[in-house]
Order: sequence, then structure tokens, then C-alpha cells
Amino acid sequence: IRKRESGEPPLENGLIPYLGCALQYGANPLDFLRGREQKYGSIFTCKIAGNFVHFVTDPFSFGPVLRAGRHFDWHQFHYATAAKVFGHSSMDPNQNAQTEDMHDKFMRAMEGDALEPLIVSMMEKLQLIMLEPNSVKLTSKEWVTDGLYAFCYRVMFESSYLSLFGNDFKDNPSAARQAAQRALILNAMENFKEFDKIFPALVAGLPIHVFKTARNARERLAKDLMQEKLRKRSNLSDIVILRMFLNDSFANLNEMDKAKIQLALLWASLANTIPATFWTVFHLLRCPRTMKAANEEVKQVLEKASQKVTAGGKLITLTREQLDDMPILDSMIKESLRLSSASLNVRVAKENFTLNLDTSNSFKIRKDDIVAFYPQLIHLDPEVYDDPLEFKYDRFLNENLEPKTDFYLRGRKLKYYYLPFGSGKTKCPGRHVAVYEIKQMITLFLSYFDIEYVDKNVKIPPLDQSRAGLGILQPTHDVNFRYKLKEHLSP
Ligand code: HEM
Repeated sequence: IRKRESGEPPLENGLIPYLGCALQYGANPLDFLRGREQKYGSIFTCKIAGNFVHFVTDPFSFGPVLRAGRHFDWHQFHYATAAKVFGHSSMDPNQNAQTEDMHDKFMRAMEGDALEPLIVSMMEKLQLIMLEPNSVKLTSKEWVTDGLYAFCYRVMFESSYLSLFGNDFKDNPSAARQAAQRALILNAMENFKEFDKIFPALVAGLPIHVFKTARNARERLAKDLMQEKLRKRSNLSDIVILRMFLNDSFANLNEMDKAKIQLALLWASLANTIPATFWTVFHLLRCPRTMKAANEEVKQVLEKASQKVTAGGKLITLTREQLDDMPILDSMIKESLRLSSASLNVRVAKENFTLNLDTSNSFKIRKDDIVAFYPQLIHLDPEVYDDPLEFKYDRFLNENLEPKTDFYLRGRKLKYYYLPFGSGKTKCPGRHVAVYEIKQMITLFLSYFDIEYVDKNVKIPPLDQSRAGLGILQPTHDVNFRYKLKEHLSP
């Protein structure tokens, strides 16, 4: 139990020893934080599972927190959590400069040179996988029924796995080699699902040996990503090659540690992108206005790029610039992420210091305390976004169909109104990749297929709150849809 000292934010120790407020917070973070904000104001401290967390809820104070970066250590929490979840050795705390360098190199690659080849590869893989499902025959006559979440999962998993980690056949693959490769990736997908199921429990601190099946799944996933195996694959992405190189520069990592660091990349690249793709496609199919706008934009972009979808023909390609020229899809994706994202942005104080907020208030923060934002509070604030629970595809567009960036709170323009990808130093390095991938998936989905829901009055599935704090929330259940090749594409 901590005693609030003068100059510190209002404090709630909670009623349960060690856990503090953890159970109330965990049951529904949004309601918990809204209630505390009303009671205490825009900064307050809660004891959660042994940590003292200062929640900053006023988005105008996010800037001052981010600018106070020199008082925070993001390595410690970040790598300790990763080590706990993925099971690799913790990065040596004496190697902070090296981990910082690794982080910066990785960030730069994913925002720069590595991006373009990934876009090209993903476009190719998405088409091959969408058009050649394992067990069904696609024709323009027969509808194929599937779960939309299951479909998005499979298509995004297979395409991303191949784009990041390449394939294990050389230039001229036989059908048998391709089939074996596919079986391996589908097997990895099942292991990934098993492991991902217990992800929230691992983050909460439960040891993986309690979950035998998930532990075996994690080990199998990692074994496939051992660097000696990766070296034998063709078409590895630049970011995986860079990660192999950076891993080798850490003397304390063994080969399994390195494989688990690659597994962390696989998880980061898919765990949010899969539900984000699902929600974007879900809203698109549900709303005829959204569908019409998306179809028109896709048609226009393909025409401008002189790309035509043809039967058994050549694959469509779109450059980064052409994908950038899709403001409607961009707005749809943003709107889907606004509605489904529930991440917690965390930084740890490395010393005692005084945090100056946007208001002229200052608060004392103690060493090792956590300062956190919960962006869902802003994403669902009716003053910032009217009818905040409603999907409006054009919410992030202005009258000229350009990206809208002016959102207001208490009459003031907000800088931080959309934060599904985190903030500051720990901002997601894959955020551009993610948006391009979803745009590519939708472009291809709409171009190759007729698609409809099995139940025309499909309801929005609830968000699975058990993952609140970890990113994009999954639906609690799947919804059935059906698709068939467009008439002119049948062989
Ligand atoms: C809609 C999709 C995505 C969302 C919402 C998302 C969100 C996030 C967030 C919030 C974080 C920061 C976590 C923290 O504060 O520690 C993060 C980290 C990360 N993301 Fe993403 N992400 C997405 C897609 C991707 C993709 C496609 C990739 C890679 C291809 C990727 C790679 C990473 C990596 C490597 C990190 C850890 C960065 C580090 O080590 O500091 N993400 N992501």
C-alpha cells in the first residue's frame, strides 16, 4: 500500500493485496478509466498487479508526456514483457545502447527501404492464396461459404508468412513442394492460434508451463524460425534478414532465443493485422454506401494504373504511390481501427521527476512507476467523434475527399486523436505495412469476387474484451459470408 505524497496524482491502492485494482481494471478498462477520470480528473494513479500506473487521460497532455522521454526507460518493460511472452532470454540491461540501436535500425528499415519489396511480395502472395484455396474450387457459378474471420485469418497469415519468411523451394517449385510448403504454413497457423489464445494470460504474468498445448505450439513455431532453417529459405524479406543480423550481434542470445525473437516479429505482424482486416471487411460488406464508395475507388485506381483483372491471367500489381492514392480505403481502415483498437501505451519512469502536463499542473512521478495512455478513451469520446459507436466510412475524409485531420475537444484542435499504433518511441514500426496490406487485400477481394453475407441482417459481433490493452480486439464470434469468382473470370 502506498501513501500519496504531496504533489503526486490522486491514488487508488485497490482493495486486494498485490493485485490492487487489477481485477476491476481488467474486467472493463474503458469503464474503469472513465469512472476514475470522473472521480479524480485527468491524471490518477492505480495500483495494478504490483505496479503503480499513472493514467493520463487528457489527450492534450500526451505531447508533454512524450516530450518527457528522457525520464522514461522503454527498454526494460518492453523487453521484459517480450521475454516473458515469447520465452527468449531477456536482453542484457547493460546493453541498452545496443537494443536502442537495434530498435532504430529496424524502425528505419520498415519505414524505408524494406517497405517497397514487402508491398510487391504481399500483393503477389495475396492473389495466389485467395485464388487457390486448399480445399474448394473457385468458379463463377458456385458460392463458397466461409467464416469471414476464418477467411481473413487464413489469407493474411499465409500471405504474411510467405512475404516475411520466404519459401523453402528454389526458383522452380514442383507442385508437390508447393503443397508441402502450404501444409507447413497452415500447420504454423494452427500453432499460432493456440499460442495467441493464451497471449493475454502470458502478458498478465502466468507462466507458459501451465498451458502445455500452447507451450508446445510456441516451441514448434519457433523451431521453424531457427536462423539455420531461415538461411535455407528463398525470398526472405529484408526485415527478417536485418533481424537475423542484429540478433547475431547479441552475444548472450542462443539459437532458440533468436528464433523466438523472429517469432515476436511474426506475432506482431499478424496479431493486430488479422482482426483489423476482419473489421474493415466486415463493415464494408455490411454497409452498401461503404461498398459502393470502395468499389468506385478500387476501379478508379486500377484503371489509372492500367491494371485489369483477367481470367487465369497475369496478377495485378500496384505501387506504393498508387496505394497511397486511396483516401476512401484509408478512411475506412482508420474508422475500423478506431472502433476496435484497445491498446495501452506504456512507459516506465527511470528516475524520480516532475511531469508537467498541458494544464499548468505538475505531478511528481516516482522511479519505476508507469505512465500510461489508453487511447480508446479518445477514440470513443462523443465530443471528438460524434455517434462514436457508429461506423462512418468517410469519418476521416473532408469535403474534398482528402484525409481529415481536424478533430476537436473542448473547442481545441487535437494532435493525438487516433492512436491504434501506439505513440512516441514504441510506435508500431509496421504501421505502414499494415495499412498497405489491408488496402491490397480489399482491392483484390473486391476485384476478383462477388461477395455477400449469408445472413443479410448480420449483426456486429461484440469485441472480445479479454484482450483489452493488447491492441485490436477480435470479434467474440465469426460471421458467415459467401463468395464466388466474378462472372468474367471463370476459366
Ligand atoms: C493493424 C495492424 C497493427 C496494429 C494496430 C499494430 C499496433 C502496434 C502497437 C500499438 C505497438 C506498440 C506496442 C508497445 O507499445 O509496445 C506495435 C509494436 C510493433 N509492431 Fe505493430 N501493429 C500492427 C501491424 C504490424 C505489422 C504488419 C508489423 C510488421 C510487419 C508490426 C510490427 C511491430 C513490431 C516489430 C512492434 C514492436 C516494436 C518494437 O520492438 O519496439 N506491426 N504494433
